[in-house]
Amino acid sequence: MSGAASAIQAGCHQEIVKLDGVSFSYDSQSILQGVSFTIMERDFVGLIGSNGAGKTTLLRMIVGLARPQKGSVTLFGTPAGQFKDWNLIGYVPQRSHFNPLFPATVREVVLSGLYGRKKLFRRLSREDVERCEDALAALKIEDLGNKRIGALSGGQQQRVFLARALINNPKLLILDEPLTGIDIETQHNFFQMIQHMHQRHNITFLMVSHDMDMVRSYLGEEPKEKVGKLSFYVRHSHDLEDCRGTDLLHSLRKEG
Ligand SMILES: Nc1ncnc2c1ncn2[C@@H]1O[C@H](COP(=O)(O)OP(=O)(O)OP(=O)(O)O)[C@@H](O)[C@H]1O
Repeated sequence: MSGAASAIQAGCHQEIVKLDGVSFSYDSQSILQGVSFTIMERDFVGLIGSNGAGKTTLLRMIVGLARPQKGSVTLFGTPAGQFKDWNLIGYVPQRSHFNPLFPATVREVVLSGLYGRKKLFRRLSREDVERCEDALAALKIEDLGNKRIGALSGGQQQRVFLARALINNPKLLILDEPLTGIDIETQHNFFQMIQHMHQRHNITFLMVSHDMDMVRSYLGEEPKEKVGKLSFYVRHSHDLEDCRGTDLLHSLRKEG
């Protein structure tokens, strides 16, 4: 392998998330015990486990909404407690946690993803508005921008939440049961779209799903690791030519 190629390859295989001996309890109820797992750049990780196994809790620890009582979480090489580049991580929580009466338009929901927690109440720049329009176009929902989010179908809402998660051009996308409650055809299209992002746009994925057929069809029959009640299925995208940095929204839009 040439020096340049090996340098690119090394750059493609950074540790994105490292869980080391992570334990978590709610009051006296122990949810996770000693979970260790590493997500490498360009992995697609499917996280499977029965109801109540602690999948959402694990995701919440990775996005900084909960802290482990034991063990450590490292994000892009930085301990989670000191991590500040939250725009590198896009998170789509379970749709069942969304209040359908939430009084916001699609455009407002997508814009609320900008730079996460820091700049929520600042004035929007022209670039912010362009990024929002790019995100809407990439997810093919530009005609829904002024609609109220609660008035959309489940599949359309899921696209809105994905657009919100993509607006900062993240390197890691975390999806909590994105396929639940939407019809089979829309599920299939949504899964195709995220596979495309994984293979063509170098995005690293962590996705919780109960749909074993879809998980196995893309990630293989056997989990790479089992930790307690959690199973981690993994597929890595290898193509070297995919390693160049891309602005996901622009390239998705260009491809149509
Ligand atoms: N805020 C909370 N306070 C107390 N217990 C909680 C809280 N959130 C979750 N739990 C409990 O923690 C356990 C793990 O919940 P979690 O949502 O992480 O599981 P899960 O694997 O994502 O489940 P599901 O597949 O049903 O979404 C469950 O028993 C749940 O009742």
